[in-house]
Amino acid sequence: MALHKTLYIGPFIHCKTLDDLDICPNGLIGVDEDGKISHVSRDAKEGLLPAQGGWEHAKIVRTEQHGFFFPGFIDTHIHASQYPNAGVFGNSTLLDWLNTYTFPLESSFKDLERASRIYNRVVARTLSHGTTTAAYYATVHVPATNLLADICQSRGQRAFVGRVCMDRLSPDYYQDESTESAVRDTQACIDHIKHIDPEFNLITPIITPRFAPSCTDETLAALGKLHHATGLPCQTHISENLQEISLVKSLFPTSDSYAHVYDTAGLLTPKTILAHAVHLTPAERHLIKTRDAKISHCPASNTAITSGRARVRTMLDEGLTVGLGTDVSGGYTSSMLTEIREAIFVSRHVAMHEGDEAKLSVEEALYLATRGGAKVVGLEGRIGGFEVGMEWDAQMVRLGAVGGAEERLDERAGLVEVFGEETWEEKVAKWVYTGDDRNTVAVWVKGRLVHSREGFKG
Ligand SMILES: Nc1nc2[nH]cnc2c(=O)[nH]1
Ligand SMILES: [Zn+2]
Repeated sequence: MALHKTLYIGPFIHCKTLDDLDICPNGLIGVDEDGKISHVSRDAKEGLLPAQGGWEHAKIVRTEQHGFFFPGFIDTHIHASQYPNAGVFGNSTLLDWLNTYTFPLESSFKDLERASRIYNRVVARTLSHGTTTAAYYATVHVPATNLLADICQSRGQRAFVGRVCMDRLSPDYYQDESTESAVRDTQACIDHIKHIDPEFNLITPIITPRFAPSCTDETLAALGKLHHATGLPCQTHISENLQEISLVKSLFPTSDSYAHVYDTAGLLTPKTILAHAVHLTPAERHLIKTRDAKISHCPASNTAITSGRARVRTMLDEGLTVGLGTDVSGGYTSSMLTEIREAIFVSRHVAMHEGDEAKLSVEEALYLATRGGAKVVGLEGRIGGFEVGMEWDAQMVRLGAVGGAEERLDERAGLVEVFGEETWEEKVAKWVYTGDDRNTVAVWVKGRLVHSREGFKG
């Protein structure tokens, strides 16, 4: 797609490190036709680009009052196929939730027309929340999984798309027939993505054993082999729920631990994304660190289906790489902004048991949703921040006009109340705690506008 050179003028904010939120109130970012950042200035006037090299014709996009540019969110764990069940989980816990709510829904994706409606909706919705990259689980169905890849590509969302493998302890109506068929069908999805995006510029296949209980030893080993042979990333679940962990112990009696099951299969590598990690032992954390596998923290899900409180501070202190995942529909929300809030609140519950140092700050949670997520999906250096050479995966946030109680509510700006006396740090905190998709005015992936709200002047 032909893009313009574009100058994004206005405040920009991004995370430099876990606790260093860089706020530039008067910024200018130049983005080339290929969607890459070619210029970053901290003073819009002085930094104006020379009127040559094509920049004299550059398109200009300005933030609105109390607005700012922020990196797009990276959802490191989301089940696209479970989107119709977001908010529907009753009082279930993981294993009964899978049987009651999840497997019946996922099995319906043999109907491609239904898959198309749902996948189009979830990609449009996550883009509207500022999610520029998502690591998706689809279902076992090859045509529907390939369709999800097509939809991400045509709507412009950066995505990892995984066909789910599961060949035991699943309902007869919804499982792989054999190890061979699981590998063959996974390969078919890899081939499809190679066909539509040969260099995986936007869409990357991801090898997806559902979790240890639903895969035989043979299937785990075969997928481990495929992971090594192709160099493609892989994703799965780990230590989410205590009953699940007991089940893994009984199914893999010779393994030292849940993490060890994946390690034995060759599935614990720097390109592995492990979702949940709520109940890991110190020895498992050490093994995961040694292998440099990555963690997707899913706090909304862990609360909703009462799995537990993940010790994020401990994992960070021990040097594990952590990002955030909505885990729709164990998680009720497809909004990463809501997930950030949930991460902060779950950390406060951990703190009530283990001490104040467990608390995550606003800055830290934003880091996990951007830079942290980029590391989890192996795209650090390309996305998650605003530096020359990185790709313009970004959102434009608008917090609304200054207004007191006597003035009319600014409905377009949602719930964030700005009175004009706030520091930038306070405005960011207000966005995190009271904002929603109404504040996400426009979203770009690789420089392409992939979502905008009414009133956006771009
Ligand atoms: N949260 C969650 N955990 C799982 N473990 C195995 N499958 C799933 C799933 O679909 N969601
Ligand atoms: Zn999940």
